[in-house]
Amino acid sequence: MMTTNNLVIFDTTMRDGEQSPGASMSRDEKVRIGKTLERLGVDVMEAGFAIASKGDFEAVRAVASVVKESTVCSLARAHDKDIEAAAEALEPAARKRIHTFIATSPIHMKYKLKMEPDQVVEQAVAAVKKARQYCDDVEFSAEDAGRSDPDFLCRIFEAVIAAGAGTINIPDTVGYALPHEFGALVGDVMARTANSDRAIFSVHCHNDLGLAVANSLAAVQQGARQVECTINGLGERAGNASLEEIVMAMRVRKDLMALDTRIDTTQIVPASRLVSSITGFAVQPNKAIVGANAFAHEAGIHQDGVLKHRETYEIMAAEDVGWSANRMVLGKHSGRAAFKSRLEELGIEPGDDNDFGDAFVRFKALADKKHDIFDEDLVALVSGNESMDGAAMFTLTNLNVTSQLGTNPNAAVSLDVQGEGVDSSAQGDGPVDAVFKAIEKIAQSGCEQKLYNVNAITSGTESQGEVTVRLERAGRIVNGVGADTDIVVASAKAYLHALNQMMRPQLRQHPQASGV
Ligand SMILES: CC(=O)SCCNC(=O)CCNC(=O)[C@H](O)C(C)(C)COP(=O)(O)OP(=O)(O)OC[C@H]1O[C@@H](n2cnc3c(N)ncnc32)[C@H](O)[C@@H]1OP(=O)(O)O
Ligand SMILES: CC(C)C(=O)C(=O)O
Repeated sequence: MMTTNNLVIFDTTMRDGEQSPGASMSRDEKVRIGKTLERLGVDVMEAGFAIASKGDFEAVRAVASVVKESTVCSLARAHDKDIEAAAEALEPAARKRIHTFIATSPIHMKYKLKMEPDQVVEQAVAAVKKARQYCDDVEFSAEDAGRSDPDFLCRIFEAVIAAGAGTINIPDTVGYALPHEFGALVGDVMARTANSDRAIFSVHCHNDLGLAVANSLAAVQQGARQVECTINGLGERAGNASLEEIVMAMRVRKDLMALDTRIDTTQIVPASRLVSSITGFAVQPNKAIVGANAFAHEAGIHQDGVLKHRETYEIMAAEDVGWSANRMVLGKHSGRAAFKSRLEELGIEPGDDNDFGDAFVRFKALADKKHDIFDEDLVALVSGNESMDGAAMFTLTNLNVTSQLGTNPNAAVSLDVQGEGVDSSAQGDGPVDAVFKAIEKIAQSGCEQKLYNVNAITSGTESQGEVTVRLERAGRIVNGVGADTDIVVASAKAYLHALNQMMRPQLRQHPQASGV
């Protein structure tokens, strides 16, 4: 069997990732992702499925035209027309691979392909031979290998290696396998396939049971030397093995898996953000490596440990994966060590033991009432002026929006500005835009709106809508949140919430305080 000290990272964000409902990517978006993956250092990127549509054909071709360092690949069924389309789309690539596949499990062969196993072997061999006419680098995948007969896998792999496949992929297509079982399958098939040393064995695991990464690593320990994965674990159904988790597991546990990858890990977070913004799939805060909380500590005991010696609670450094720093979040679980450290960072003298102790008691009381403790809250707290917490410069007193088909909506807004009633009105491209413009006529904040997001808190047309507005001014970013059954009112509240925070005394912005 062919074993090396390198693990080939095969990214399929633009193919299997794109099969995630709602994650469709345009040609230009794929070009942006392709360039980012090249910077990240992936060995192979699967840019699409050329036969799927004219748009995907053009996307594969466009990625193949711009990416020079990584191999660009297209998927193709075991059909001549698929392979011809893949070959044509990949024609401009500096390095190219055709990836052809056919299912090998009894259930897929019988019900989906309606083919006998002998026919499947024959068609796989023909496909690999056809692909080799266009390119030297051909990968063969046995779809649903995780539920296939190992003897049949050995037979088909032997045949496609003889036909010229250089990479043999063993997918757990439906995410059914358990790690020890999948590792054993890969080890067994590699050991019993004739001429396995002429191919690199690869795995492609799905996350239906949340085991895609564990299964991939189990296979690597048994000799697999290519892992197929995606940024943020994007992919069909519950997704694929996530690239960032595979790569960082290899790095952090080098003691158990002494393999190298070409990945520049500092590019992981930028790649994650790009994929998230293009697909509109938010990264959950607790997602390993790339979630906003992956390097954040709120618990006092942890914060104390990290302040004394970072490795007490961190197995890797935030900076190594592309964050600017780890993050201490002050909240009700925080202790004196983190509280004192933040005061010192803010240049605030904590005072003698009594003053500091009193401030800490006030901090805990505030944290019980408030989710987010801002630096401004700490200043207010230490100066004894806690009223700053609730002080709002602008309060909504009335809102009237008129909207008629064919005309621009108009918003009339009344605000209480530090005790004085002020009215204004404005037209906008939509009712929310009109409201924001009317508020800005009064506030004149000079803020730039960076995000507008609406979530339904409950289901049904009468549900509460929760709006988030992110504003930026002179590099300072604040988030405002507002909820109401009327989405326009919720938007006004969110905008004013953000504005009121922006108007508070400005202090140092903590790195990544606004999350991903
Ligand atoms: C596990 C995976 O992720 S596999 C990749 C899945 N990705 C996709 O399917 C996305 C792109 N797919 C598509 O755009 C379309 O399905 C196409 C263009 C490939 C095919 O479209 P259609 O010709 O309309 O076929 P349709 O999708 O309805 O059915 C698939 C056909 O391919 C056959 N087929 C499926 N896999 C393979 C294969 N690996 N090799 C050969 N034939 C196959 C099926 O048996 C079925 O054949 P039938 O029409 O004779 O019953
Ligand atoms: C085409 C193959 C590799 C696949 O996507 C799967 O089996 O999940």
